[in-house]
Amino acid sequence: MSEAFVPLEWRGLPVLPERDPLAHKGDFGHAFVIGGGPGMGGALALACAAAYRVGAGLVTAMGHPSALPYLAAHLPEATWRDWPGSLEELPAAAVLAVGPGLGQGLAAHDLVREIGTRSGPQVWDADALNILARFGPDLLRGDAVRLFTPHPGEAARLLRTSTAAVQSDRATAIGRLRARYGGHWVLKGHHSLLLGSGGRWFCPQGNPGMATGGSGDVLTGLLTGLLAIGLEADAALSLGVCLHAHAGDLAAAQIGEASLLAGDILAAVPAALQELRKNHAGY
Ligand SMILES: NC(=O)C1=CN([C@@H]2O[C@H](COP(=O)(O)OP(=O)(O)OC[C@H]3O[C@@H](n4cnc5c(N)ncnc54)[C@H](OP(=O)(O)O)[C@@H]3O)[C@@H](O)[C@H]2O)[C@@H](O)CC1
Ligand SMILES: Nc1ncnc2c1ncn2[C@@H]1O[C@H](COP(=O)(O)OP(=O)(O)O)[C@@H](O)[C@H]1O
Repeated sequence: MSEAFVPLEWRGLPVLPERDPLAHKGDFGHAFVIGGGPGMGGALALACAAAYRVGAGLVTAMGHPSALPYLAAHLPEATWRDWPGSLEELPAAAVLAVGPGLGQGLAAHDLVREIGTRSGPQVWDADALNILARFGPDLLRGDAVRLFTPHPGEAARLLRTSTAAVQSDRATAIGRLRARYGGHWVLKGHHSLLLGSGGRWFCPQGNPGMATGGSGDVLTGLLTGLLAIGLEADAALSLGVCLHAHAGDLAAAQIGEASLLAGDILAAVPAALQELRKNHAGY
């Protein structure tokens, strides 16, 4: 790609909108996170909690029944729906995330195909990307805002190439992903690359301690929550990726990279948000 990717300035990012004193939870959106197949309820719980942590008014987890204990134990604030089931009852404009721990069974395929026809904002991650890779861009039918969050292995599947080829020229890979599937992209990893409708950026923050199970599920939830509170796609993408990386840096500074868990990144999100707000206020 000829055009350069520019560093995202943490201190220049938008802050979350101020809350009106008369606000109620309906003012902050309703996010639906679809995932949590057998053995992977934790991914769903992490993503739902992250959506709440950036201010979504209500978060509903939709997962395999075996995921329910994870939600009950870790996030009683989330409402719950079992899958399989149709998404027809959801409002057309509902903000959806699909993929964290979804698995790739038949029920997952049906859900992903249905989401491909919907028009509300969507975040695509993990197994939803693997299923998309299998079916190709024809699966994406509805005219929706879509944020895609592949790691290099998922990007390779989407492009039908190898992880090494993606990593050898990440800028070209993310350009090819958008050319093939449309939408807004983050190619995760060291210095994640972002390709939005209004720019090309890389995130200079983050650390290898974040290479730990569930870390990407936290990112998916942050992006979903930011869409739910009404941020437009580029703002949600840039703020979400930098917030995640900065929270990872705060957590690593406290407990070290080797010990870092995805839940530590999640726990550091409020401090990262407070820091961002103080920077804007000029403290
Ligand atoms: N607690 C839970 O419930 C959790 C549930 N989870 C759920 O598990 C499901 C499977 O997801 P997954 O990402 O673990 O498997 P998968 O897509 O095969 O990718 C692995 C391969 O991709 C590559 N690769 C990845 N990153 C790379 C990088 N930075 N840089 C370079 N390469 C990289 C690498 O390929 P290789 O280098 O070996 O060719 C690697 O072997 C999914 O639904 C997810 O949500 C997890 O979120 C964990 C917590
Ligand atoms: N070496 C690294 N430096 C900075 N960030 C990293 C590094 N490795 C992983 N990350 C970040 O951690 C997250 C890992 O996501 P992912 O691979 O999807 O994990 P999981 O599937 O376990 O949730 C991504 O946001 C990625 O950018």
